[in-house]
Amino acid sequence: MAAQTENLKSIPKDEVAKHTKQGDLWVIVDSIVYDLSKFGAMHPGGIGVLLDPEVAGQDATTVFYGLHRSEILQKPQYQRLKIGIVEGQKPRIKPSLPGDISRVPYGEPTWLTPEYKSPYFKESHRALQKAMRIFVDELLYPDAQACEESGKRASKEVLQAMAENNLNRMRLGPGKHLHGHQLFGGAVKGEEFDYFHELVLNQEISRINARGYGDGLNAGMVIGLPPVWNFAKEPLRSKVLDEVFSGQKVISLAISEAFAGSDVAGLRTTATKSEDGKTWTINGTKKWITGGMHSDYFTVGAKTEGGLTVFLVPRGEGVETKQIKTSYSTTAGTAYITFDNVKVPAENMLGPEDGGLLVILSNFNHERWVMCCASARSSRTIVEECLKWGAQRFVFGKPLLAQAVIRHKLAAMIAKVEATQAWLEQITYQMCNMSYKEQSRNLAGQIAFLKMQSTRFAGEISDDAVQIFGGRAITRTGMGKFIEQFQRTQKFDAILGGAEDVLGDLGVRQA
Ligand code: HEM
Repeated sequence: MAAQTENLKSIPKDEVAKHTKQGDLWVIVDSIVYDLSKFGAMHPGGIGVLLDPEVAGQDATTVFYGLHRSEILQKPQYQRLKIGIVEGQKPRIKPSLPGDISRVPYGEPTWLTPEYKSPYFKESHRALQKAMRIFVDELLYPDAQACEESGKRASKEVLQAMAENNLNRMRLGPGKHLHGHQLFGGAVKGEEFDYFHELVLNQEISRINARGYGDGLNAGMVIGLPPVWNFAKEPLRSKVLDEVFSGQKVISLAISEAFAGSDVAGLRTTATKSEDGKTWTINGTKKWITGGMHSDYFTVGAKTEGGLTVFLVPRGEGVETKQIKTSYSTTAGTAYITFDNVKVPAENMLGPEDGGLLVILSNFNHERWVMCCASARSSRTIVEECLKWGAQRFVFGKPLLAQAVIRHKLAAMIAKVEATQAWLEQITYQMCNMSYKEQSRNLAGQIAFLKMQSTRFAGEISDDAVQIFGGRAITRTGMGKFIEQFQRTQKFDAILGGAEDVLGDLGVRQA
């Protein structure tokens, strides 16, 4: 960016002031002179606003930033509009570059803010964070924004890069499956990968600000693969793990039905064993299956004679998926699935016959904790957006932040985001120091409460942000686009992986 301004010629302010008409129109934004003579007619905000005597030929920095996201001026198509720099001036606004840390107060968790210390994060967490941030800024974010809009699945380039960097493996959490593997070009050794590395990964991915895309991006794997990992027999286990980690195949978890959500005992999909015990026949339906449209494998919960059993069902004869249109984008691949006399070999049973409840429940804590990581980070982005908007937007001749009512809202929002992150880090520390069994015994309640609280806070933060952004909070493009996305999609976290009330109740019962 610096190089781009260095090559610009110096133009006296008086010279800029001479170009004020349609077809001959210059404006200044942050010391850069833009020639809008041709662009004016195509300007999404119309030509009229640009011909205003306080804009045409003038320094329009304040009015510009009150109406546009700063990233607009970094778009390649607008670079040709830059014709010079005002004599004796220097741009004051530093565009953010891929990998940059936000300097907006509370825009980053304290451990990433240079002035603060943390007992939890070591060099390898910081190295992974740096690598992930560049990966997200350069590759994931543009793809996410495009697919969230088009409804299409993540690009091949992204899926391949995820596999190459071993991101799919890392998303299952620490364990032997990471040992001996180069993670993100060596940013962290597989053997030292812990839950704080995973927290970094989850929180960096959430910065794409595209909830449907995030869920479509193998979130189904995070919940669908663990039953295979923990309960499948060889050689099926290794085969499926390799296929999914390498990005060749996609898997999702198919439990919920139109008939039953949190009440897994009420499922109606059935599995019947053949007389020789070699084959199972599955019949029934599944609903709200994230990533189901993209999946080659489904981890399916079905009723068997003595209870519930889990099976790995490959896409094939008798399996059909239909897209469900939810409040977020179809890029998530949310599916309604029908199983019509689907035959699977007995080897595809995951865990014991009639022992499926344990198979399903065994991954709930991890799944919920992943969602807490994402919810906390997405809420923080909303706080950052509100702080920036509050400084940029002028009302009644003053920045929005000069209004006590706005500061009051921000105070509550900041406190909620900071409290959630602190609790999340504290629980993550416990996870790092407990076996999986101990985690199930001691942390199920804590994680349930954390998820309940993060999503309630997210709802409150969303409501406040909507009030701060006004009409822009319900507009998909422009200044409020992240707020619009958040207020439309934050409820997914409050429902998926256990509804708020169910989780609160679980925590109290455990206590
Ligand atoms: C310097 C070059 C400029 C570029 C490249 C530019 C580009 C854009 C773009 C892309 C949008 C659509 C934003 C969206 O996605 O909602 C927009 C909207 C708008 N622009 Fe500009 N613009 C420029 C300068 C200005 C200036 C100097 C003004 C001063 C009044 C202005 C006033 C507006 C208005 C009023 C809107 C509509 C905003 C809304 O719907 O909320 N623009 N501009």
